[in-house]
Amino acid sequence: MAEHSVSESHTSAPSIENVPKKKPIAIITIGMAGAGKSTFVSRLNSYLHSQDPPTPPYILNLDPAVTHLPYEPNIDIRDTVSYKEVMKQYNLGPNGGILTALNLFTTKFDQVLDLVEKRADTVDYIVLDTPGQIEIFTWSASGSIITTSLASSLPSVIAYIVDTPRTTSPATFMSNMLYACSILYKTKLPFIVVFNKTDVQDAGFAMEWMRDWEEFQGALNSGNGNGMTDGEGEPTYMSSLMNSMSLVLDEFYKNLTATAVSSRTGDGFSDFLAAVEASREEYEKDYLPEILAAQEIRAKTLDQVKQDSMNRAMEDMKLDKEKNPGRFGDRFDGTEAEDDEIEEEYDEYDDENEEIGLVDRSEERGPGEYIDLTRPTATRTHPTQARSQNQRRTEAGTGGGEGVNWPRPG
Ligand SMILES: Nc1nc2c(ncn2[C@@H]2O[C@H](COP(=O)(O)OP(=O)(O)OP(=O)(O)O)[C@@H](O)[C@H]2O)c(=O)[nH]1
Repeated sequence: MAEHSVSESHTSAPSIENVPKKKPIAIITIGMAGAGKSTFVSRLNSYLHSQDPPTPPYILNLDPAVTHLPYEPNIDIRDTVSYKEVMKQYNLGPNGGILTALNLFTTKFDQVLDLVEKRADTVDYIVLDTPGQIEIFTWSASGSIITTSLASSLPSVIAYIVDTPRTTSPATFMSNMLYACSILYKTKLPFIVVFNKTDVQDAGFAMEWMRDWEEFQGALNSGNGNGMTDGEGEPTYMSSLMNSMSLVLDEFYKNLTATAVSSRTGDGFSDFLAAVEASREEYEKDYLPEILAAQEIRAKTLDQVKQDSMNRAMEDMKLDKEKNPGRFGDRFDGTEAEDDEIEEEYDEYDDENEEIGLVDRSEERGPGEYIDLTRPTATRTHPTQARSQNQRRTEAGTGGGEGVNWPRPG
């Protein structure tokens, strides 16, 4: 199932059991609303299951507002945060609700990582589906917390999903690429642009525009780039701006890989996985050292902040005792032992408030299932799946009850 790293020793060939397994790679799918992220994740899931031997991924759904998922996630943000409740409580609209729900979830992302790390020995791919609110990854704190914490513990790559049929105009193409560019510079992770929906529109034009700056300029200045010339045939302000920006983007294209897929037919997924594998090397060589250095600096700052707040909390408790001695009885007397006791109490409080009831659905449901969108009418085959999460959702009318036929990662 998993690929194994090659031993450097020439004297004693290690047995297969002793060869350490490669860490799984985290694939973070990001893209505009409707680009096809969930369908892509679903197809990737089917594709990996259909490999010989199968390599079922571990899937996280981070979209709190999705009503129907064409796959069964192992961890689902909707089990933990209700974005509608968040909207009510914080008096927000749908976008603010989604963003805040994700922010709340992110505060406990270390627990999510613990669950993910538990599976690190049995899976090769961790796949994240994210909301279409792309600004989460360009300016919101939760986006960078998610990407940074994942990338600190696992090789990680961004799969930026593009709706190819909607990107044939040079202006739309460029706006999509500018988003991609800002995500790349914000996350600083290996980046794969995935031109999706190639069953509807071939991605050759986009690949060409990325490869050849003059081709793109040509398209911009032709009829394709509407509004590029004024009534007298002179280039407009828009035209000059886009020309300059396309030069900037030309630099950006050098830092990324592009692949073309159809999440509907499954075309191009082997190329996509080859690009993911190449990103693993890129991550280890270029990204990991930077992440570790940044992590060290952050850890020092964090320790300082923790120590400060601990000192403040201990001071407060002491002050409380002075003001209100009856509350603590004779327990605290200003000694070092007392400080330890207060610290322990503080930790206990912290632990109690850490619990958020995260569910690993694959544990809850034993050998679970996923939905293969290629066979929407297929029937459930696992004999123990009498009343799975998926089935309950179907009964509740919330979707997710289509053809189910693959085991989840054990
Ligand atoms: N023809 C075709 N349609 C696709 C493909 N991938 C996705 N779609 C369709 O595009 C629409 C949006 O797909 P989703 O997977 O829901 O897109 P998303 O990016 O997750 O959307 P949000 O959750 O709103 O961000 C659906 O109608 C899909 O069936 C594809 O490769 N080919």
